Amino acid sequence: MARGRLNSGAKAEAELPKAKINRQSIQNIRKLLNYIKPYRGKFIAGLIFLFVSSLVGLAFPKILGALIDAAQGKYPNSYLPHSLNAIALAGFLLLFGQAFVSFFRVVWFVQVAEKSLADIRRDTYFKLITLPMNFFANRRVGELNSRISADLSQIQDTLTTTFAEIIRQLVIMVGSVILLAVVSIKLTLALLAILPFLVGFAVFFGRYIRKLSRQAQDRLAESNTIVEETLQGIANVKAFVNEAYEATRYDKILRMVVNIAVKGAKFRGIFASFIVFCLFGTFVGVIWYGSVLVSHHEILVGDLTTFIMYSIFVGAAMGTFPDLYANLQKAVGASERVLEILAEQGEDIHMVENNNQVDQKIKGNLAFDNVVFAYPSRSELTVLKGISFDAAAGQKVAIVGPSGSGKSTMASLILQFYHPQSGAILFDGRAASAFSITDIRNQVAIVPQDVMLFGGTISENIAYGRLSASKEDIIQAAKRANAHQFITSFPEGYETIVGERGVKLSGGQRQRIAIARALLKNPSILILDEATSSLDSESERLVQEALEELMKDRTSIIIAHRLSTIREADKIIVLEKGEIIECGNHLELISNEQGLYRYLNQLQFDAQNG
Ligand SMILES: Nc1ncnc2c1ncn2[C@@H]1O[C@H](COP(=O)(O)OP(=O)(O)OP(=O)(O)O)[C@@H](O)[C@H]1O
Repeated sequence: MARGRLNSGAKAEAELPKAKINRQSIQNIRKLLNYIKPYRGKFIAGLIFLFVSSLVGLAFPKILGALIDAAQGKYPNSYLPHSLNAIALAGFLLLFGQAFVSFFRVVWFVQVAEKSLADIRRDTYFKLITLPMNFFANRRVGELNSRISADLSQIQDTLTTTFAEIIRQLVIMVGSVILLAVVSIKLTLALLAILPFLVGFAVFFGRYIRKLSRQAQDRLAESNTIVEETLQGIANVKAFVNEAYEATRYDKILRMVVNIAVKGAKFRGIFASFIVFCLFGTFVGVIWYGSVLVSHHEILVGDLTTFIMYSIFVGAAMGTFPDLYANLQKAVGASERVLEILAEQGEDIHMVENNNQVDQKIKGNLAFDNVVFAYPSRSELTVLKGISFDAAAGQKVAIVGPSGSGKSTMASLILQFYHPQSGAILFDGRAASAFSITDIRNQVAIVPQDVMLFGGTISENIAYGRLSASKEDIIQAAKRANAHQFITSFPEGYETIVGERGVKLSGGQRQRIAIARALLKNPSILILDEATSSLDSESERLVQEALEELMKDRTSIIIAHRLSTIREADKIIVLEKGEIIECGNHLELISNEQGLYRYLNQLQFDAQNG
């Protein structure tokens, strides 16, 4: 178990919250334990070996005691051989046995835990990525990430270490107390009267110190956030000449870290003194009392040695229980959070890799029929207030409107990320609910504003549109998307790594990759979320050309920011505050002198012409 260190400088590990252990939580744990079922043979064998190795461990103090007695020519134990060397040999044999058993128990436990944890991780991840968008709206990526990493690691830790340790310490403690009593009832009672108090106090004190150390770590993590933020936004820091401000902010938090760490150090000092004096003092007392008994010939020296060792075992076992229990509580909390995800209702998605087969074909007719929608996370704000329009197969329909009017929301609804509270979205005249989500998404493609590329090659990124695409298909799509030329200008061509750790592509290049991706997908309905940031005119031309190619022969819904690009659209929908306030083609709309479209057009025209 890694103990938190004060001001360690290491990345602060978030302390997982503990949960109460009650009937409900035990049931929860049992649900997770189902994941062990496939490996139960090894698990049970591991448990038996663990039990055996703990029991064997209990024999050593006895053997040591017997050795010391044998050195003085005394053989009080009839079950042990009456020769010093033979006793030593028995000790070695036991050791060998224990080493053998320990090896298998460790290997088996780790195998079971790793395999079942991988199963849980896999299921949790599958579940996560099939959950509806709304689930993600309410949670931060970091939090979800930590469920897969920290929470599951805690469960893993518990399965591999804590669980085994609890059993081992229990066996050792109960066994030691029994064997102590056999050696000397008096000494045992004396020990049991003092030890629990001392151990309890030490644990309580230890916890307080750990709380301080956690505070220090939290502050340290905060200070790291400052470093991270400022380095990421270094251009902003410099542009606003805020170096001094940031330095002061960092310094302030560092001082706090030091203060807490220093306070913690004092308590650590007291703790160390306490351990030295009281806990070790108890053992000195026990040895003293034991020696008195030896001098009165009440017990043998070997018995005293055995006794001392067992008392150390008992003390150590007592000391580990609170930690083990806390770990168990954390694991319970972690399993609750993981089970929460596993219990969520996922979208009905066909999870078949490489299979984008469409059962129900959509020709491309799209209609919104009086669609009313509010995001579930903000139900008081109606974002779309009765939207109705239709787009015939092959038409270009543009949606324009001020920021926040609901354009992207309409795109999300077409993709079935969310569902309207009332009204319906129709594909080829049939309600979206008549189609499977997979069928709809397989036939709708989106070229988003900000194209996200995955870490991998350009080729793989294009193939994301259709995983089964051949090399030729990919190149063909890239050519049609005006991307082939820039791709082949890289030394590694289509095998160039992009994404976070790869080559950085320009905005226009990324868009053309996204267009190639969409071309490969060959959807009936295309959603274009036009980038707000403008490209330079050459790049703009290449992207525009590629888009024209992409829009050919399919229904296109264009969320337009630059009105110049949608003059040719069959229909332009002007959205304001979630309502359609104008609808028509460019000429019709521009002729409405009081209209928002004409006004927005004028604004952009003025902006362009300075
Ligand atoms: N996931 C979400 N959860 C809650 N509210 C949201 C969510 N996404 C958008 N909204 C809200 O819905 C309204 C419409 O947003 P939407 O993104 O559709 O507007 P937009 O017209 O696309 O704007 P822009 O042109 O700036 O992209 C806004 O008030 C926004 O705050």
